[in-house]
Amino acid sequence: TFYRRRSYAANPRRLPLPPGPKPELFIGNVRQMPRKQRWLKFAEWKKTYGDIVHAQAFGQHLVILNSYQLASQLLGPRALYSDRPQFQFLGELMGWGRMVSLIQYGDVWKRYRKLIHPAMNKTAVRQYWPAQQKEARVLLQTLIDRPEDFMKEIRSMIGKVVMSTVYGINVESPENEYIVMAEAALETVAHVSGIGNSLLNMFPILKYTPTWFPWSQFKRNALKWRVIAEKMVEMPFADVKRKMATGKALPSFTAACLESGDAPDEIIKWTAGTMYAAGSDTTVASLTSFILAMVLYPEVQKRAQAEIDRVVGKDRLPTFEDRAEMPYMDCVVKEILRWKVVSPLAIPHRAMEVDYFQDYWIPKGTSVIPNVWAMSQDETMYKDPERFWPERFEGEAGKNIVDPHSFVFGFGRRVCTGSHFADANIFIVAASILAAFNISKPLDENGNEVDPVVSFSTGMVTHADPFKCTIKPRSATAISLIQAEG
Ligand code: HEM
Repeated sequence: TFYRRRSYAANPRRLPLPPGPKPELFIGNVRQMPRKQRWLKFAEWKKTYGDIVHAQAFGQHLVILNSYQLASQLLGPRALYSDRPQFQFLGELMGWGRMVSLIQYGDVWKRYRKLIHPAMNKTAVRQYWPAQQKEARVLLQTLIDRPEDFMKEIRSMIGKVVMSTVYGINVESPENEYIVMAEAALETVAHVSGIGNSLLNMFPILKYTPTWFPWSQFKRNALKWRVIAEKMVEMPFADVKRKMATGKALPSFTAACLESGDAPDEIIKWTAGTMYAAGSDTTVASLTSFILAMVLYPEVQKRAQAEIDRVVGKDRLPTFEDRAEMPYMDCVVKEILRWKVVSPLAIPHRAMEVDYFQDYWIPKGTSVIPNVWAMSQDETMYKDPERFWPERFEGEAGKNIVDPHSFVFGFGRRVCTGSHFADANIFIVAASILAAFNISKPLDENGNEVDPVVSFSTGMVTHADPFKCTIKPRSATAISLIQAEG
């Protein structure tokens, strides 16, 4: 009777769970979920079980949403799915649970979002345009000198943009201590294993394993990495405070929050810290995919350059004001976001209460995972989805095609707060590079073009693995324009 009552309380309407692969005792479906590029397996399950799939990992219910329509219906406007699952390893032990993106739904999260909204909404992000444009042009100079380092230079440029807008810190070199610390912190996240996290979620008591215990390497690592995360958040914040005290602080998100006095330091510090963590790697990944797309699809590159030449001419570089006249570049930006989504499984949401959806039971506490990758490759939405083809968004017909902005940045109340900032960065960098350079396949030792190797990393954010290409100034005029900027 006890169990029947308990299960009745958990599932009063007695409806079934969504369909899914058969779980094994204790571990659930863990062995069926590959460690790498799990989104591919989830998309495969779509073929067998449909758009909504149930799985389990160590007793934790997972619901995978493989279609855009379902994800926007379920995770859309209601607050019910605005929580995050607990990340015992990354969140609790490594301390990342204080980030905006991972913190549980509640008052602290609301205060974070309240700080971010006025600074990052569609109109507010225009204040960052000058910084974004400036750094895009500095990038062009480095591409003249070191085209083969394009990946490193793009990373360094995004680091500078985020540091200057969030903290008012002018970064002179990639060896800058704040950048080094932030990159080191991001690197630690790549070591976090999803399975280890699920195991710790099932046995949170393991968190209290003493560090001298033979099998406690995981805890020693977590605590070491926690120090790096705290430094990433603390150091630039302390820099702003120091400069404000002497009247030397440059305008920035952090300085504005501190001046307004609307929130305690701890809230401001973690909000600002999240911006680097959430905003740099993602934008870098998008821009690297853009370069790859230009190598593989020269016809797109030519059309985009023709549009830029028509609107901008040859005696200046593109600006944000030109964007309204560049419908094709707008389609290119959409296709960059869709073609190789950088956050293929977004960040899971958590059901705060029991729910019923399409006559399926979604137990309280379920982790709901939007398979953004499957949405981006959905043939019912995008014909020939593997092809980089901005034309799909063009003209009247293009208006009926789902704009990738509506899913690559996630859903509902937890939707990405940096989408307008990211979109602006992608536009200005892509347009500036295309205005000044031709991008093509790399050459072998005999001077023949070869196909670049195309493969992508795994993880919360996925990147193109290092590849080679040729990046050459389009003309002597382009070179002088870039140098004149310097
Ligand atoms: C191409 C670039 C980017 C992509 C694809 C991206 C994608 C995402 C996704 C999928 C989520 C999870 C949404 C959900 O839970 O439904 C997210 C959350 C978030 N993003 Fe982004 N993002 C990008 C750039 C940025 C930038 C530039 C910033 C800030 C400067 C930023 C700040 C955040 C924050 C703070 C969250 C957490 C929101 C919350 O949990 O309440 N992101 N992003």
